[in-house]
Amino acid sequence: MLTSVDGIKGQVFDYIIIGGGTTGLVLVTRLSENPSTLVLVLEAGSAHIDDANLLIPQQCWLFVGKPEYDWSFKTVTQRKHNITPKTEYSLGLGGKDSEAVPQSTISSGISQRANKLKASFICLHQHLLNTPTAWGALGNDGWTWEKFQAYSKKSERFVEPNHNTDVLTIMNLAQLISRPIVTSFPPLISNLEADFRKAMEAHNVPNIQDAFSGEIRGTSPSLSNLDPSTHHRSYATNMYYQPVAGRTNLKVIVDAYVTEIITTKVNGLTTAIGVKFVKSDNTYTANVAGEVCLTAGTIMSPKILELSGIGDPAVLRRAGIDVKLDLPGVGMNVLEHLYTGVTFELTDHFAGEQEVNTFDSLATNLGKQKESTLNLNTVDIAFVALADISPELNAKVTASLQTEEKDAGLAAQYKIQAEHLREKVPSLEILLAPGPANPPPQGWDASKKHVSLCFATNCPLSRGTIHVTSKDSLAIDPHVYENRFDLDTMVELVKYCRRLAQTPPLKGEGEGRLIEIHPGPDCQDDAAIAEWICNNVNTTFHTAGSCSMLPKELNGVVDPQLKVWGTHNIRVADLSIIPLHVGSHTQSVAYALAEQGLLQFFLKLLALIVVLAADIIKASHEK
Ligand SMILES: Cc1cc2nc3c(=O)[nH]c(=O)nc-3n(C[C@H](O)[C@H](O)[C@H](O)COP(=O)(O)OP(=O)(O)OC[C@H]3O[C@@H](n4cnc5c(N)ncnc54)[C@H](O)[C@@H]3O)c2cc1C
Repeated sequence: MLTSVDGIKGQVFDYIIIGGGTTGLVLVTRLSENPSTLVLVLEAGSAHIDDANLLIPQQCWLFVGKPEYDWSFKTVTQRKHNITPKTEYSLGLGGKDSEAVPQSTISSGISQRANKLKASFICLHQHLLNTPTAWGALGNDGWTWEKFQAYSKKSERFVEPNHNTDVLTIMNLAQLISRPIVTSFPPLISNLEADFRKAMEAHNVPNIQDAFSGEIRGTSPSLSNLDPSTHHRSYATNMYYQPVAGRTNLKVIVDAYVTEIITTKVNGLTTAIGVKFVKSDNTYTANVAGEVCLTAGTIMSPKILELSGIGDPAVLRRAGIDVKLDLPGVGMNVLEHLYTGVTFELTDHFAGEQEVNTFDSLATNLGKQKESTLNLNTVDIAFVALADISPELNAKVTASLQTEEKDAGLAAQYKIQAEHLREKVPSLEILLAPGPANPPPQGWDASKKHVSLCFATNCPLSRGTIHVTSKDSLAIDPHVYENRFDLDTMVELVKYCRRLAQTPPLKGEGEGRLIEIHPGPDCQDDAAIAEWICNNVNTTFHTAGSCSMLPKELNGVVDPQLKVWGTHNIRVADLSIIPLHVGSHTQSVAYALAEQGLLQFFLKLLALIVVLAADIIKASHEK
């Protein structure tokens, strides 16, 4: 239940969860199932329960950048690696200073600042079987595809739509039953889905029969976390938290900004005894006897660890923070899916008998749309391998990954990435978006219709960093295109999408129905395409990796039980623990992750509380 600071006075919690977003709310819902377990959630944003701005997809764009919903993080200005050395460029959105909110603080939870943005993108995705298995191979015992798939089924429930069933393939979805998050297909689709699928087939990219088998190379309709009966978004707040909000052992304080985990040493291990947070300009402490778990997202979880003195000593000292635990992996290995797209004006507004639906009308009329228009969403998505779009580049990249890498952690990851490239494991994503990928260069003419072939690089070679630079400031540096092959891959994707647009039946009749407006016909050689990409690439908000689950000697932050190395009772259970990026979107990964993380809690809790309580008492007597 929502409570005030007074409501937790004198209490000592079994669990304190920092961040009530996607993973946080799953965790607390499950942890508080036992009425004798006292759980506290501290969430920086406001509650926004039943807020239509969050529930209605696309409407949320009205609230981007508003502090009550959005953290509005900025990256540091990115260097134009390997293009024009030493120049700097902005990341995305047409040349603003430093762009790209890399992410996930915009989330789901009771949370606030983040939520609404995610309300706009409601794609849930099938998972790629190689990824959890690769996490296991990096030294994380117990992480396998089979286990991960089982946990993912614990979170999602498919509701068959009563529309568009001629276009949509209802695959093996019956397996998704009676779980919290409702998944379905959006009520409004572009009606170009079948043409896109056939064009991909013409390029030897198959249609997928069962996208939930883990084999995702090919095109298939992706689910949305959308309830077809209400047209509302189905997410952690309304599907996990709200049904259990009345539990008296579950306390939630919103507008509570966590600044530090308070620790002491017990038997040489860093041990959390409380959490410091700020609410209405006052600072408070919540006490814990069991565990503190960070689910503050990929950007804020490393920040909170560093503010608590856990991280690379050099980073901490520079920021004026006392070192409590030397853990250099904190804030390293930051992974991101980057996207952009080739935008076309659609000259024929019909696909057969059906009108093509696009987002164009939303550009000038947002907020006055019918609910169905606000539910328009991309459906068909193709996941392909680099070898599918450029065998030559695939060979070059694979060879480069076999050369010696100084950093042992990265070397281990590159070894797996090279295997995936050789085995044609999908690392790229292509979709037909019913609208411009970026604002149209000549301004928006809403009487016209646009579609884009958007693409994303899902398994980047570059690695970013997120570190505090003082007690109040954070440097988010995704190191975009630091590895030149990430940019070369995007150049090949532009060329591939152009070929796709000329492929029947997507091309249309005669001269074709797709006139390229962005980057446009003048942008032809590789250097020009690369330049254009650098100015138009965007975050997908799928940032991960900043507290990677890896062995400590490989620069890891958490062990396979999600416990921070060198600590007694501090865990991280959000997307930041992903050590090698997933080939699909991240939201359903976050749900499965939280469900799986939970198992680790239950296994350890009893033993932990007993040991911890004894050790804390002992330590206090020794002082
Ligand atoms: C705009 C946008 C669109 C997206 N679209 C999609 C999509 O279509 N499909 C998809 O699969 N994924 C999508 N994602 C990604 C997906 O939402 C994230 O991967 C997922 O929510 C990550 O979950 P998390 O629990 O790690 O973090 P979050 O859900 O971000 O939760 C972190 C929570 O911690 C809180 N917090 C942070 N710092 C503090 C602090 N100091 N004190 C207290 N609380 C704190 C935040 O306010 C937030 O509520 C999108 C993300 C964004 C931002």
